[in-house]
Amino acid sequence: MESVLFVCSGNTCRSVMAEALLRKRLQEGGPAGPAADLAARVASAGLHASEGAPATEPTRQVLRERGVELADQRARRLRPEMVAQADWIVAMTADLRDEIRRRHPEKADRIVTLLEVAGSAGPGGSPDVPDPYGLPLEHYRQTADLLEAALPGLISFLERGRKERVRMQVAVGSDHAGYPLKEAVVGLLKEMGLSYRDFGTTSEASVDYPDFGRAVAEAVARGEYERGIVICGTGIGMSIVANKVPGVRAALCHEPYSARMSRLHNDANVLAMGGRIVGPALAREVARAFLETDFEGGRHQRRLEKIAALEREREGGNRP
Ligand SMILES: O=P(O)(O)OC[C@H]1O[C@@H](O)[C@H](O)[C@@H]1O
Repeated sequence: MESVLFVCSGNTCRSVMAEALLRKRLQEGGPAGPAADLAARVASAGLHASEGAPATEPTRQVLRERGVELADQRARRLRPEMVAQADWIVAMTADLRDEIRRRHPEKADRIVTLLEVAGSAGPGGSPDVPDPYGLPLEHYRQTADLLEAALPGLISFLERGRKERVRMQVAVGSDHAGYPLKEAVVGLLKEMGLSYRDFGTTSEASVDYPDFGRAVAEAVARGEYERGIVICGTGIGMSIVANKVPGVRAALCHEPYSARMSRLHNDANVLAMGGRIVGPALAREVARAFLETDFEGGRHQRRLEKIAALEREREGGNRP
């Protein structure tokens, strides 16, 4: 069962309430079954938390009113290993979600807001759970009400299962040399019933592959698409471009075994192919292997973390 990490700003109000209320609800669901399993996998943190700060008194009081006595709850600042370990990072606001995605582009598709996955909305239709910090107790109660109302939607989102829930969104792009093969790949996506966006090009008139490879890679890195497929003459130029974008792990593959391994071991999120290397039948096999294989995790996760750390160091301007 998938784990969830609630994130707010200080980890003294909203995410603490969300964690406690979700645990309570799951425990009430009974000791056996998936709900009980999930109860052990609910945590919280704050993007700007002051490490070790206790939950605010109104938070404790509002939880007490709902039958939850907080033990020695202490704020934790969101750390990369927490993000790596959680299946879902559930932010309280869209701004928080976007900032966490910016810091962890490798996990962008797993960073969401509570209200978007729960299918509910805040006051006035807002996508955010408002911050009650420093406000009268009544605001804390309203926040807790909003959280409690959103929890059933979150639980069913978590229980629905990844394959069922996500109709994979695929971004595709090519230059002129990859255009005919892109058309074959788009045909496969349609057959597979996957939603996609074609970033172009739209003909065999000569264009520059970096323009199209970059557009696809950046869209994947922003989390707008779960996977990307980029095609030029050899696939080499496209793979070079895509791998320049932090958060993208592009794999140049011309047979299904590599495509499968790129998912199992490398969690590749972009596939590059050469339209002058492979024909449509083989390209479809390669693309299918890439799209149908899940990341294995385990020891490979540790290696991806090292790649992400390298990207962060370079973003910070450090040179070897
Ligand atoms: O069609 P021309 O411009 O000759 O060659 C472009 C291709 O050559 C390589 O750089 C890329 O693979 C690109 O698709």
